[in-house]
Amino acid sequence: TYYNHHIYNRYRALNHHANMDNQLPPEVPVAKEEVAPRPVNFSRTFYGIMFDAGSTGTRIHIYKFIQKDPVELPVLDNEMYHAVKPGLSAYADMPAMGGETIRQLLKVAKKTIPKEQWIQTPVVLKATAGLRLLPQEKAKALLDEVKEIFDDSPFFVPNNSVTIMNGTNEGVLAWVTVNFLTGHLYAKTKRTVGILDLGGGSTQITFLPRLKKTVLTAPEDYIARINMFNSTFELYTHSYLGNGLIAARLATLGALGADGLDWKVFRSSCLPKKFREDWSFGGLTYKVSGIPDGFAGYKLCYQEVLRVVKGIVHQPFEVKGSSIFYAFSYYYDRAVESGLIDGSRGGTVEVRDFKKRAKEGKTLDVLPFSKEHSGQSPAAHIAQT
Ligand SMILES: Nc1nc2c(ncn2[C@@H]2O[C@H](COP(=O)(O)OP(=O)(O)O)[C@@H](O)[C@H]2O)c(=O)[nH]1
Repeated sequence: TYYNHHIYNRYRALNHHANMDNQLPPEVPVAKEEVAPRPVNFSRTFYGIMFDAGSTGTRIHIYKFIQKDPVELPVLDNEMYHAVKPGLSAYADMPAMGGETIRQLLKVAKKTIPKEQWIQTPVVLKATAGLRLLPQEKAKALLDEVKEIFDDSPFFVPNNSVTIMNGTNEGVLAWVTVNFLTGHLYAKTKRTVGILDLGGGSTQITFLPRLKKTVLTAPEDYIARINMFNSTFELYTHSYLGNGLIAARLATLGALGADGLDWKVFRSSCLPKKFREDWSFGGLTYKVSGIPDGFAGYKLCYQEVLRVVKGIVHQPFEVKGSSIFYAFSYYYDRAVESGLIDGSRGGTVEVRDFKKRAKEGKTLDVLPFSKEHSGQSPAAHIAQT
Protein backbone atom coordinates (compact mmCIF):
# COMPACT_ATOMS: atom_id res chain seq x y z
CA THR A 1 0.00 0.00 0.00
CA TYR A 2 1.49 3.30 -1.03
CA TYR A 3 0.53 6.43 0.82
CA ASN A 4 0.96 9.90 -0.51
CA HIS A 5 0.44 12.95 1.66
CA HIS A 6 -2.29 14.52 -0.47
CA ILE A 7 -4.14 11.27 -0.65
CA TYR A 8 -3.59 10.85 3.04
CA ASN A 9 -5.50 14.05 3.61
CA ARG A 10 -8.03 13.27 0.98
CA TYR A 11 -8.80 10.01 2.77
CA ARG A 12 -10.14 12.12 5.59
CA ALA A 13 -12.82 13.43 3.27
CA LEU A 14 -13.39 10.02 1.79
CA ASN A 15 -16.37 8.36 3.32
CA HIS A 16 -15.94 4.85 2.09
CA HIS A 17 -19.20 2.96 2.51
CA ALA A 18 -17.50 -0.43 2.49
CA ASN A 19 -16.40 -0.24 6.13
CA MET A 20 -13.21 1.75 5.81
CA ASP A 21 -10.92 0.22 8.41
CA ASN A 22 -8.18 2.78 7.99
CA GLN A 23 -7.44 4.62 11.17
CA LEU A 24 -6.12 8.08 10.69
CA PRO A 25 -4.05 9.76 13.37
CA PRO A 26 -5.64 12.75 15.06
CA GLU A 27 -2.53 14.87 14.56
CA VAL A 28 -3.01 15.45 10.86
CA PRO A 29 -4.80 18.76 10.62
CA VAL A 30 -7.72 19.02 8.26
CA ALA A 31 -7.52 21.88 5.81
CA LYS A 32 -10.22 24.40 6.67
CA GLU A 33 -12.03 26.63 4.24
CA GLU A 34 -12.11 29.74 6.41
CA VAL A 35 -9.07 31.99 6.42
CA ALA A 36 -7.20 31.77 9.71
CA PRO A 37 -4.71 34.38 10.90
CA ARG A 38 -1.29 33.34 9.67
CA PRO A 39 1.26 33.04 12.47
CA VAL A 40 4.72 34.17 11.56
CA ASN A 41 7.25 31.35 11.14
CA PHE A 42 4.65 28.64 11.48
CA SER A 43 6.28 25.44 10.39
CA ARG A 44 5.56 22.03 11.75
CA THR A 45 7.25 18.75 11.01
CA PHE A 46 5.52 15.50 11.78
CA TYR A 47 5.90 11.83 10.96
CA GLY A 48 3.76 8.74 10.35
CA ILE A 49 4.73 5.07 10.39
CA MET A 50 2.90 2.66 8.12
CA PHE A 51 3.54 -1.08 8.00
CA ASP A 52 2.47 -3.00 4.91
CA ALA A 53 2.28 -6.63 6.06
CA GLY A 54 2.08 -8.47 2.75
CA SER A 55 2.07 -12.18 2.08
CA THR A 56 5.65 -12.17 0.82
CA GLY A 57 7.20 -9.48 3.00
CA THR A 58 6.72 -6.80 5.64
CA ARG A 59 7.56 -3.22 4.70
CA ILE A 60 7.85 -0.13 6.84
CA HIS A 61 7.19 3.31 5.35
CA ILE A 62 8.23 6.26 7.50
CA TYR A 63 6.77 9.50 6.19
CA LYS A 64 8.00 12.96 7.08
CA PHE A 65 5.57 15.81 6.48
CA ILE A 66 6.16 19.51 6.66
CA GLN A 67 3.34 21.93 7.21
CA LYS A 68 4.48 25.44 6.43
CA ASP A 69 1.12 27.05 7.00
CA PRO A 70 -1.73 25.94 9.29
CA VAL A 71 -4.35 26.35 6.54
CA GLU A 72 -2.38 24.61 3.82
CA LEU A 73 -2.09 20.87 3.36
CA PRO A 74 1.12 19.39 4.70
CA VAL A 75 3.74 18.44 2.14
CA LEU A 76 5.48 15.09 2.03
CA ASP A 77 9.13 15.89 2.62
CA ASN A 78 10.65 12.44 2.77
CA GLU A 79 9.86 8.76 2.85
CA MET A 80 12.07 6.14 4.45
CA TYR A 81 11.43 2.58 3.37
CA HIS A 82 12.70 -0.72 4.63
CA ALA A 83 11.52 -4.28 3.93
CA VAL A 84 12.02 -7.74 5.34
CA LYS A 85 11.24 -11.16 3.91
CA PRO A 86 9.37 -13.41 4.53
CA GLY A 87 6.08 -11.83 5.56
CA LEU A 88 4.31 -12.19 8.92
CA SER A 89 2.24 -15.16 7.73
CA ALA A 90 5.44 -17.23 7.44
CA TYR A 91 5.48 -17.12 11.26
CA ALA A 92 1.98 -18.57 11.60
CA ASP A 93 3.22 -21.12 14.15
CA MET A 94 5.73 -18.85 15.90
CA PRO A 95 4.11 -15.46 16.41
CA ALA A 96 6.90 -14.29 18.74
CA MET A 97 9.42 -14.63 15.91
CA GLY A 98 7.04 -12.80 13.58
CA GLY A 99 6.82 -10.02 16.14
CA GLU A 100 10.60 -9.85 16.20
CA THR A 101 10.60 -8.78 12.53
CA ILE A 102 8.35 -5.86 13.47
CA ARG A 103 10.61 -4.94 16.41
CA GLN A 104 13.59 -4.84 14.03
CA LEU A 105 11.74 -2.58 11.60
CA LEU A 106 10.71 -0.26 14.43
CA LYS A 107 14.41 0.23 15.13
CA VAL A 108 14.64 1.87 11.71
CA ALA A 109 11.81 4.19 12.73
CA LYS A 110 13.60 5.11 15.96
CA LYS A 111 16.75 5.96 14.00
CA THR A 112 14.82 8.03 11.45
CA ILE A 113 12.44 10.00 13.66
CA PRO A 114 13.76 12.52 16.23
CA LYS A 115 13.16 11.34 19.80
CA GLU A 116 10.95 14.29 20.78
CA GLN A 117 8.53 13.36 17.96
CA TRP A 118 8.12 9.68 18.90
CA ILE A 119 5.17 10.13 21.26
CA GLN A 120 3.03 11.88 18.66
CA THR A 121 4.02 9.72 15.69
CA PRO A 122 1.24 7.26 14.85
CA VAL A 123 2.15 3.69 13.98
CA VAL A 124 -0.25 1.53 11.97
CA LEU A 125 -0.03 -1.94 10.42
CA LYS A 126 -2.30 -3.22 7.68
CA ALA A 127 -2.02 -6.88 6.74
CA THR A 128 -3.17 -8.21 3.38
CA ALA A 129 -3.64 -11.64 1.81
CA GLY A 130 -1.03 -13.56 3.81
CA LEU A 131 -3.00 -13.13 7.02
CA ARG A 132 -6.36 -13.41 5.27
CA LEU A 133 -5.35 -16.88 4.11
CA LEU A 134 -4.38 -18.10 7.60
CA PRO A 135 -6.77 -19.78 10.04
CA GLN A 136 -8.37 -17.02 12.11
CA GLU A 137 -6.70 -17.96 15.40
CA LYS A 138 -3.21 -17.96 13.84
CA ALA A 139 -3.78 -14.58 12.21
CA LYS A 140 -5.08 -13.21 15.52
CA ALA A 141 -2.04 -14.47 17.44
CA LEU A 142 0.21 -12.61 15.00
CA LEU A 143 -1.83 -9.40 15.19
CA ASP A 144 -1.89 -9.58 19.01
CA GLU A 145 1.87 -9.98 19.05
CA VAL A 146 2.33 -6.94 16.80
CA LYS A 147 -0.08 -4.90 18.94
CA GLU A 148 1.96 -5.72 22.05
CA ILE A 149 5.15 -4.62 20.32
CA PHE A 150 3.49 -1.37 19.23
CA ASP A 151 2.24 -0.77 22.80
CA ASP A 152 5.77 -1.33 24.12
CA SER A 153 7.16 1.12 21.58
CA PRO A 154 7.52 4.85 22.24
CA PHE A 155 5.19 5.70 19.33
CA PHE A 156 1.51 6.73 19.34
CA VAL A 157 -0.77 3.69 18.82
CA PRO A 158 -4.22 4.73 17.52
CA ASN A 159 -7.29 2.52 18.00
CA ASN A 160 -7.40 -0.45 15.65
CA SER A 161 -3.86 0.24 14.58
CA VAL A 162 -3.14 -3.44 13.82
CA THR A 163 -5.67 -5.00 11.46
CA ILE A 164 -6.19 -7.08 8.36
CA MET A 165 -7.34 -4.78 5.59
CA ASN A 166 -10.16 -6.28 3.57
CA GLY A 167 -9.78 -6.89 -0.16
CA THR A 168 -12.28 -4.19 -1.11
CA ASN A 169 -10.34 -1.50 0.71
CA GLU A 170 -7.08 -2.78 -0.73
CA GLY A 171 -8.44 -2.45 -4.26
CA VAL A 172 -10.16 0.90 -3.70
CA LEU A 173 -7.14 2.52 -2.02
CA ALA A 174 -4.86 1.37 -4.84
CA TRP A 175 -7.28 2.92 -7.35
CA VAL A 176 -7.37 6.23 -5.44
CA THR A 177 -3.57 6.24 -5.19
CA VAL A 178 -2.89 5.55 -8.86
CA ASN A 179 -5.53 8.02 -10.07
CA PHE A 180 -4.17 10.69 -7.75
CA LEU A 181 -0.60 10.12 -8.92
CA THR A 182 -1.62 10.16 -12.58
CA GLY A 183 -3.66 13.35 -12.17
CA HIS A 184 -7.06 11.78 -12.76
CA LEU A 185 -8.56 12.54 -9.37
CA TYR A 186 -10.68 15.70 -9.41
CA ALA A 187 -14.33 16.65 -9.13
CA LYS A 188 -16.56 15.10 -11.84
CA THR A 189 -13.65 13.12 -13.25
CA LYS A 190 -14.71 10.80 -16.04
CA ARG A 191 -11.38 9.71 -17.45
CA THR A 192 -9.86 7.58 -14.74
CA VAL A 193 -7.59 4.57 -15.07
CA GLY A 194 -8.13 1.09 -13.70
CA ILE A 195 -5.70 -0.82 -11.51
CA LEU A 196 -4.48 -4.40 -11.56
CA ASP A 197 -2.50 -5.38 -8.49
CA LEU A 198 -0.93 -8.84 -8.39
CA GLY A 199 0.26 -9.66 -4.88
CA GLY A 200 1.59 -12.96 -3.60
CA GLY A 201 -1.66 -14.11 -1.98
CA SER A 202 -4.39 -12.07 -3.68
CA THR A 203 -4.94 -10.00 -6.78
CA GLN A 204 -7.14 -6.92 -7.14
CA ILE A 205 -8.92 -5.30 -10.07
CA THR A 206 -10.58 -1.89 -9.64
CA PHE A 207 -11.95 0.57 -12.18
CA LEU A 208 -14.62 3.22 -12.57
CA PRO A 209 -17.19 1.74 -14.95
CA ARG A 210 -18.25 3.86 -17.91
CA LEU A 211 -21.24 1.65 -18.61
CA LYS A 212 -24.19 1.49 -16.24
CA LYS A 213 -24.54 -2.13 -17.33
CA THR A 214 -21.24 -2.99 -15.63
CA VAL A 215 -22.57 -1.82 -12.27
CA LEU A 216 -25.96 -3.46 -12.77
CA THR A 217 -24.60 -6.85 -13.85
CA ALA A 218 -21.73 -7.13 -11.37
CA PRO A 219 -22.18 -9.17 -8.19
CA GLU A 220 -23.38 -6.79 -5.49
CA ASP A 221 -20.20 -6.99 -3.41
CA TYR A 222 -18.05 -6.05 -6.44
CA ILE A 223 -19.35 -2.49 -6.32
CA ALA A 224 -17.85 -0.11 -3.76
CA ARG A 225 -19.28 3.36 -3.25
CA ILE A 226 -16.90 6.07 -2.16
CA ASN A 227 -17.64 9.73 -1.55
CA MET A 228 -15.19 12.25 -2.93
CA PHE A 229 -15.66 15.87 -4.02
CA ASN A 230 -19.30 15.81 -2.84
CA SER A 231 -20.26 13.01 -5.16
CA THR A 232 -20.46 9.26 -5.00
CA PHE A 233 -18.24 7.12 -7.18
CA GLU A 234 -19.39 3.58 -7.86
CA LEU A 235 -16.25 1.53 -8.39
CA TYR A 236 -16.02 -1.99 -9.69
CA THR A 237 -13.58 -3.74 -7.38
CA HIS A 238 -12.72 -7.27 -6.44
CA SER A 239 -9.92 -9.05 -4.65
CA TYR A 240 -9.37 -12.66 -5.66
CA LEU A 241 -8.04 -14.29 -2.51
CA GLY A 242 -5.75 -17.23 -3.24
CA ASN A 243 -4.99 -15.92 -6.72
CA GLY A 244 -1.96 -13.82 -5.97
CA LEU A 245 1.05 -15.02 -7.94
CA ILE A 246 2.49 -17.38 -5.32
CA ALA A 247 -0.83 -18.74 -4.05
CA ALA A 248 -2.06 -19.30 -7.64
CA ARG A 249 1.15 -21.15 -8.53
CA LEU A 250 0.67 -23.43 -5.52
CA ALA A 251 -2.99 -23.95 -6.44
CA THR A 252 -1.92 -24.87 -9.98
CA LEU A 253 0.43 -27.44 -8.51
CA GLY A 254 -2.47 -28.80 -6.41
CA ALA A 255 -0.41 -27.90 -3.33
CA LEU A 256 -2.45 -25.14 -1.71
CA GLY A 257 -4.34 -26.66 1.24
CA ALA A 258 -2.97 -30.15 0.51
CA ASP A 259 -1.72 -32.54 3.19
CA GLY A 260 1.39 -34.74 3.20
CA LEU A 261 3.73 -31.81 2.51
CA ASP A 262 6.59 -33.75 4.14
CA TRP A 263 6.69 -36.37 1.45
CA LYS A 264 4.55 -35.20 -1.50
CA VAL A 265 6.18 -33.63 -4.54
CA PHE A 266 3.81 -31.35 -6.44
CA ARG A 267 4.39 -31.48 -10.17
CA SER A 268 3.40 -29.22 -12.98
CA SER A 269 3.94 -28.91 -16.70
CA CYS A 270 4.42 -25.18 -16.08
CA LEU A 271 7.87 -26.00 -14.70
CA PRO A 272 10.83 -27.28 -16.72
CA LYS A 273 11.05 -31.09 -16.67
CA LYS A 274 14.18 -31.22 -14.52
CA PHE A 275 13.12 -28.42 -12.18
CA ARG A 276 12.99 -29.28 -8.48
CA GLU A 277 12.77 -26.84 -5.57
CA ASP A 278 11.31 -26.22 -2.13
CA TRP A 279 8.92 -23.28 -2.03
CA SER A 280 7.86 -21.61 1.22
CA PHE A 281 4.68 -19.64 1.61
CA GLY A 282 2.42 -18.90 4.60
CA GLY A 283 4.65 -20.83 7.00
CA LEU A 284 4.58 -24.06 4.95
CA THR A 285 7.18 -25.57 2.65
CA TYR A 286 6.21 -27.34 -0.56
CA LYS A 287 8.35 -29.67 -2.67
CA VAL A 288 7.70 -28.78 -6.29
CA SER A 289 9.02 -30.10 -9.56
CA GLY A 290 8.48 -30.39 -13.27
CA ILE A 291 7.24 -33.67 -14.74
CA PRO A 292 10.55 -35.46 -15.47
CA ASP A 293 9.06 -38.18 -17.68
CA GLY A 294 6.29 -35.98 -19.09
CA PHE A 295 5.94 -32.70 -20.94
CA ALA A 296 6.38 -29.06 -20.12
CA GLY A 297 5.11 -26.10 -22.06
CA TYR A 298 2.54 -23.44 -22.69
CA LYS A 299 -0.44 -25.53 -23.78
CA LEU A 300 -0.41 -28.02 -20.91
CA CYS A 301 0.42 -25.31 -18.41
CA TYR A 302 -2.47 -23.21 -19.70
CA GLN A 303 -4.88 -26.11 -19.07
CA GLU A 304 -3.54 -26.51 -15.54
CA VAL A 305 -3.96 -22.83 -14.76
CA LEU A 306 -7.42 -22.80 -16.32
CA ARG A 307 -8.57 -25.40 -13.79
CA VAL A 308 -7.62 -22.98 -10.99
CA VAL A 309 -9.31 -19.86 -12.35
CA LYS A 310 -12.28 -21.44 -14.14
CA GLY A 311 -15.61 -20.30 -12.80
CA ILE A 312 -14.17 -17.79 -10.35
CA VAL A 313 -13.14 -14.97 -12.67
CA HIS A 314 -15.84 -12.40 -13.29
CA GLN A 315 -15.31 -10.78 -16.67
CA PRO A 316 -16.97 -7.38 -16.98
CA PHE A 317 -17.76 -6.76 -20.62
CA GLU A 318 -16.39 -3.23 -20.75
CA VAL A 319 -12.76 -4.11 -19.89
CA LYS A 320 -12.54 -6.12 -23.09
CA GLY A 321 -12.38 -2.87 -24.98
CA SER A 322 -9.55 -0.40 -25.00
CA SER A 323 -9.49 0.46 -21.32
CA ILE A 324 -6.32 1.64 -19.65
CA PHE A 325 -5.14 -0.16 -16.56
CA TYR A 326 -2.09 0.45 -14.44
CA ALA A 327 -0.68 -2.93 -13.50
CA PHE A 328 1.84 -3.19 -10.69
CA SER A 329 3.40 -5.43 -8.01
CA TYR A 330 4.07 -8.85 -9.54
CA TYR A 331 2.64 -7.75 -12.92
CA TYR A 332 5.46 -5.22 -12.97
CA ASP A 333 8.10 -7.66 -11.70
CA ARG A 334 7.17 -10.30 -14.27
CA ALA A 335 7.01 -7.78 -17.12
CA VAL A 336 10.53 -6.62 -16.26
CA GLU A 337 11.82 -10.16 -15.82
CA SER A 338 10.49 -11.28 -19.17
CA GLY A 339 11.90 -8.24 -20.93
CA LEU A 340 8.54 -6.66 -21.80
CA ILE A 341 9.32 -3.37 -20.09
CA ASP A 342 12.27 -1.44 -18.75
CA GLY A 343 12.82 -1.88 -15.01
CA SER A 344 13.32 1.78 -14.21
CA ARG A 345 10.92 3.40 -16.68
CA GLY A 346 8.03 0.93 -16.71
CA GLY A 347 6.13 0.78 -19.97
CA THR A 348 2.95 -0.03 -21.81
CA VAL A 349 1.93 -3.55 -22.72
CA GLU A 350 -1.14 -5.43 -23.82
CA VAL A 351 -2.20 -8.62 -22.11
CA ARG A 352 -1.42 -10.49 -25.32
CA ASP A 353 2.25 -9.48 -24.88
CA PHE A 354 2.39 -11.53 -21.68
CA LYS A 355 0.78 -14.42 -23.52
CA LYS A 356 3.29 -14.19 -26.34
CA ARG A 357 6.21 -14.23 -23.91
CA ALA A 358 4.72 -17.21 -22.06
CA LYS A 359 4.44 -19.09 -25.37
CA GLU A 360 8.05 -18.33 -26.13
CA GLY A 361 8.89 -19.94 -22.79
CA LYS A 362 10.76 -16.86 -21.64
CA THR A 363 9.13 -17.01 -18.23
CA LEU A 364 7.94 -19.76 -15.94
CA ASP A 365 5.15 -17.67 -14.63
CA VAL A 366 1.57 -18.54 -14.13
CA LEU A 367 -0.75 -15.83 -15.33
CA PRO A 368 -4.06 -16.01 -13.52
CA PHE A 369 -5.63 -13.38 -15.74
CA SER A 370 -4.49 -14.75 -19.09
CA LYS A 371 -7.92 -16.21 -19.82
CA GLU A 372 -9.91 -13.26 -18.63
CA HIS A 373 -8.26 -10.72 -20.84
CA SER A 374 -7.54 -12.79 -23.89
CA GLY A 375 -8.75 -11.50 -27.21
CA GLN A 376 -9.11 -7.75 -27.41
CA SER A 377 -6.89 -6.82 -24.56
CA PRO A 378 -6.83 -3.58 -22.62
CA ALA A 379 -3.58 -1.70 -22.61
CA ALA A 380 -1.80 -1.97 -19.31
CA HIS A 381 0.65 0.58 -18.04
CA ILE A 382 3.09 -1.32 -15.95
CA ALA A 383 4.05 1.06 -13.25
CA GLN A 384 6.17 0.99 -10.17
CA THR A 385 4.41 3.08 -7.56
N1 LIG B 1 4.19 -0.93 -6.45
C1 LIG B 1 4.49 -1.40 -5.24
N2 LIG B 1 4.63 -2.70 -5.13
C2 LIG B 1 4.91 -3.20 -3.91
C3 LIG B 1 5.06 -2.39 -2.75
N3 LIG B 1 5.30 -3.20 -1.71
C4 LIG B 1 5.28 -4.47 -2.20
N4 LIG B 1 5.06 -4.48 -3.52
C5 LIG B 1 5.01 -5.62 -4.46
O1 LIG B 1 3.93 -6.49 -4.06
C6 LIG B 1 4.24 -7.82 -4.48
C7 LIG B 1 4.08 -8.74 -3.30
O2 LIG B 1 2.79 -8.62 -2.80
P1 LIG B 1 2.47 -8.87 -1.26
O3 LIG B 1 2.11 -7.55 -0.63
O4 LIG B 1 3.55 -9.64 -0.59
O5 LIG B 1 1.22 -9.83 -1.38
P2 LIG B 1 -0.32 -9.62 -0.95
O6 LIG B 1 -0.34 -9.79 0.53
O7 LIG B 1 -1.04 -10.68 -1.72
O8 LIG B 1 -0.73 -8.22 -1.38
C8 LIG B 1 5.67 -7.79 -5.03
O9 LIG B 1 5.60 -7.70 -6.44
C9 LIG B 1 6.22 -6.51 -4.43
O10 LIG B 1 7.26 -5.97 -5.25
C10 LIG B 1 4.94 -0.96 -2.92
O11 LIG B 1 5.07 -0.19 -1.98
N5 LIG B 1 4.65 -0.53 -4.20
